[in-house]
Amino acid sequence: MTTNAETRYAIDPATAKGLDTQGLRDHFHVGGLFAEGEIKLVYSHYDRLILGSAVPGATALVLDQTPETGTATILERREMGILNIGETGTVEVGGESHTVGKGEVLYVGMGSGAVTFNAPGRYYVLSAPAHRACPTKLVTFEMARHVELGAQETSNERTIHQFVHPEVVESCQLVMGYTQFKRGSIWNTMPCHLHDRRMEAYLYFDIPEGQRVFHFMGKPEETRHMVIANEEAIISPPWSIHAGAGTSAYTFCWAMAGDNVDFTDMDMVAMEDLR
Ligand SMILES: O=C[C@H](O)[C@@H](O)CC(=O)C(=O)O
Ligand SMILES: [Zn+2]
Repeated sequence: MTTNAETRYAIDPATAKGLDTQGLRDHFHVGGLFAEGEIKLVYSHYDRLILGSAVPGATALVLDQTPETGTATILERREMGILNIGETGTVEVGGESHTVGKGEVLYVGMGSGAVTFNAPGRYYVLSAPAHRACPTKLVTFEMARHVELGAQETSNERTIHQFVHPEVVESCQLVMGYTQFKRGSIWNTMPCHLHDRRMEAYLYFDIPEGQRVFHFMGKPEETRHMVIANEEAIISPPWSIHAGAGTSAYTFCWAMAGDNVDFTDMDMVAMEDLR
């Protein structure tokens, strides 16, 4: 079975700063994911991260070959992280069936073969190039690392749940998890940071009906924003800040790929340097 991905090329900050709203969205915003009965993939040239969704309906969905990777199977030289944002479902890979509950992550190692997604899960799929096979492992909420950050006074009180992280599960370059907010807090990743050696992708979900998240990107001295609806994603270039403020609380899945797997390797941006 073959699944085509939409390709997004990597562009530099000098080009990006000249883009209008639609131009920014064409490069960095990903809409139309989570279509029932379909696998939807976007192949980004930033660190060659693939992001997408699989929402099986009456029949299971199989992710096997993607022409964009030029390999016999998508995982031949790649690893994968799968976050279920829907009801508990099973994912079959490498001859084993894994029950993945809402908010749980299945890490799938390089060379695992085809991945079969079963209803009623609603799966967010991430894949990065890998250089060795790490064991496939289900990461439950309890197994993840939970980091408390922010404060009520700055409207950024939140918990960072780290699922694919060196202290939780071994991976080659994928690091991923999601962030949840305390009541009344709406700001993620502010104060903001850069990590030019790693790109990042965000999926915003659990945004209540009629609410939106304003996602901020760009070089610190040249910021832009995009308005994000529920279950839409953002490709964050390595040179860009990545932060957001919601008109309500929300959850977002962050994922990184690049030169290291050190979550804390960030260059903080001083508030007075933002423009
Ligand atoms: O490099 C790390 C990523 O930007 C996110 O993990 C940040 C985040 O989830 C947050 O501050 O809320
Ligand atoms: Zn970051």
